[in-house]
Amino acid sequence: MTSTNTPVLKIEGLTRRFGGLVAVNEMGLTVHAGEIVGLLGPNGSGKTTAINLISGVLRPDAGSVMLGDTDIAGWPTFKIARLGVARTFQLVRVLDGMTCGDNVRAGLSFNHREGGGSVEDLLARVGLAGHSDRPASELTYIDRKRLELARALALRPRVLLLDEWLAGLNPSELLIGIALIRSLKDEGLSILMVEHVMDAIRSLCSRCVVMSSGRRIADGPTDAVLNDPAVIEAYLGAPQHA
Ligand SMILES: Nc1ncnc2c1ncn2[C@@H]1O[C@H](COP(=O)(O)OP(=O)(O)OP(=O)(O)O)[C@@H](O)[C@H]1O
Repeated sequence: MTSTNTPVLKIEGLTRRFGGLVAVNEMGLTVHAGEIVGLLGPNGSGKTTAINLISGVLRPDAGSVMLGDTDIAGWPTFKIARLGVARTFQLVRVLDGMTCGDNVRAGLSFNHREGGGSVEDLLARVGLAGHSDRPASELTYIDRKRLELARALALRPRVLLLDEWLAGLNPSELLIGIALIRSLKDEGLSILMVEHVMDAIRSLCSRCVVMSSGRRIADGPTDAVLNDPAVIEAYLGAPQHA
């Protein structure tokens, strides 16, 4: 499916301070229906804080977060999830004491929208078909990531927020992970992904937004953004992930 010009998510003037530090500073970005937007920037530039503000984990000090026609800025997490904003976490979060199926059921319990799909369908969609009764604690790292993704998909998201979902995967797993994310886009999902893996960004993201010190310093087609001197300088001037 191709992207349209309909904004699914539109952020304007988003600001969050921690004491004297402005972690997110009048940030703006738009995700259109059916596109993958990359949210890039050096370590500490405010990407995860931005995701936390969109998903309700943190309350903004200022700004709007429009999901369709609704400003969800400052809403509690569960309400935002019910409206169809799903996310994964930088440090993968699954419920280890439960089976894979129950992890997905936990996601489905938040789905107040029509047609989230069955537990088996959701597990199959991420490559975990037949694992419903398996304890989550037995899963490998990539399978834990898949399970977290299945739980997010159970919300039948209008927008999916991925916070470094590909981090920590080995080269062959990375190819699988990229193909999985591409399959979600092909289903028409709208995705905002924080990512440092450049191959993934190049192959998945039609557009990228770059943050530096809380501010947006670039926003445009991926190739143009990655060749922008201000972006190159922001990356070279700061320590990077391995
Ligand atoms: N709860 C908090 N309290 C105080 N400062 C915070 C808090 N969360 C984030 N920060 C600070 O806000 C800034 C932005 O952090 P954030 O985690 O959003 O960056 P990031 O771009 O996601 O970095 P990384 O790529 O390393 O994950 C950093 O200086 C960080 O130390």
